[in-house]
Amino acid sequence: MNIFKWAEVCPETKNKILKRAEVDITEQMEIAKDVIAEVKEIGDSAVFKYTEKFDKALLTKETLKVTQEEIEQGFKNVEPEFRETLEFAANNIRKFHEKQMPESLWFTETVKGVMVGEQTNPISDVCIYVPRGKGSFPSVLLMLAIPAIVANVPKITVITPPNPEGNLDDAVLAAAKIAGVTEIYKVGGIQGVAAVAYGTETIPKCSKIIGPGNSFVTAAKRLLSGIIDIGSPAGPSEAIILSDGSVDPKKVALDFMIEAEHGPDSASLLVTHDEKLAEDVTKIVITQLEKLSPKRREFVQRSINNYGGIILTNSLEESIDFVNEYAPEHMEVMTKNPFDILPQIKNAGEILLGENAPISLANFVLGPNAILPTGAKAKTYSSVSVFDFLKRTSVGYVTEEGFDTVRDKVSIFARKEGFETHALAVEER
Ligand SMILES: NC(=O)c1ccc[n+]([C@@H]2O[C@H](COP(=O)([O-])OP(=O)(O)OC[C@H]3O[C@@H](n4cnc5c(N)ncnc54)[C@H](O)[C@@H]3O)[C@@H](O)[C@H]2O)c1
Ligand SMILES: N[C@H](CO)Cc1c[nH]c[nH+]1
Ligand SMILES: [Zn+2]
Repeated sequence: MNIFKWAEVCPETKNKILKRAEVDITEQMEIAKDVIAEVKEIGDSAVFKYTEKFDKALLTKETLKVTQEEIEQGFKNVEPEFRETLEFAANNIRKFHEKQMPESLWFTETVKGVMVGEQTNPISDVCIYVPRGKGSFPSVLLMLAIPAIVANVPKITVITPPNPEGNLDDAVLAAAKIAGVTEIYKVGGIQGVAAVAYGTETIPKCSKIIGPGNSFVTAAKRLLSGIIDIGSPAGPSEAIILSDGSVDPKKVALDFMIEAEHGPDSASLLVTHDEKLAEDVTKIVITQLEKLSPKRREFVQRSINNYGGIILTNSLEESIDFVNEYAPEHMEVMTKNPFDILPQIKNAGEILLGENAPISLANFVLGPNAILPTGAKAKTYSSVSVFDFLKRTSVGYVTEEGFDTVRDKVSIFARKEGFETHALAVEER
């Protein structure tokens, strides 16, 4: 276990921990450039070529789009218990996002006779990216499709990678049926992002793509950001558990390991000033690793070695400072009085309070969105929400009386800025 006494850590190590896996994707950008150029040029043929190369799946124009029968079959193939769990999660996610919806129109009177406000409309068409590879992500489909539906997006397209047999994940198809999305294409990675950015013979061009992905997906999004809105910066999952040593170390250790199992590029940190807790958690993690499959054990170990570990500070205040500097995607506050800590956390995608809210709850069923900004982007970005699927337009209405009140002010302003026709429009009216 990496244990870093934060006050004594060298600048290079500090930088590596704070930057995590998103530090350098130059290699992926190089690969992405060529794939994108080919998808732009030859459309579906390039999609098939690169899906064969990267996903080992052979697709054709007939099989690229998921049929209604495939969705129904996927739904039937999952156990009834899982269908019920999807329904349970979907209901909570829907409730949370319905509460989040703003008014479609509001007005306020700034000066007598001057009415200003905003009208909110859904984005006309959005592509949802559901990753597949290091995990199966029906939860991601729910987390993206439900707010899009609540926001009334008229056209929702889903892309997600196929397996080598050319099939989608039954669990994702079942989630699609429960969420109510039907337009799904079997493509992911760079070729998927490029396909919806430019449109191909089969795949529609979309205005926006939203959803988490690996470094290839991130590279493609960055390169295509001038062509398509690339949405929230959701990269490799990451988490901080903040503890003062007042909570059972077993619970701390269990939760510390959660997000590390996403992959070697994920980051999981325990931040504490309690040395005894650091020692206890280290021992428990070693025992817990034995319970994992070889794949997940390797991911947890590599993730902790690469970008994770325990940050040992000198005080709770210093721990909080670290959290705000790191700006984690997920975080748990496992302290004696978590509600006292809440207002002090300024930068985090999600804050879970107390010892009964492990990150897994929020990943799947709690209701808030689990697609969150990674790589310190929580300093300026928020979690995915209905606002990712909406846009606001300012509206103004002025009565004659209102116009008389503002006329001179506008004239003065326009003349000061040197805009003559702006001034004449109010002076000669
Ligand atoms: N931030 C969030 O909210 C959130 C939520 C869920 C998952 N995640 C993250 O999303 C990521 C999902 O990654 P994933 O790999 O499982 O699925 P993915 O769909 O992002 O990537 C799989 C695709 O990558 C492409 N690919 C793989 N190797 C390639 C190569 N060598 N060259 C070119 N393309 C290649 C393939 O086309 C493949 O279909 C993880 O890092 C996970 O931590 C983040
Ligand atoms: N932790 C992910 C977001 O970073 C969400 C997720 C889905 N499945 C498992 N985890
Ligand atoms: Zn997770």
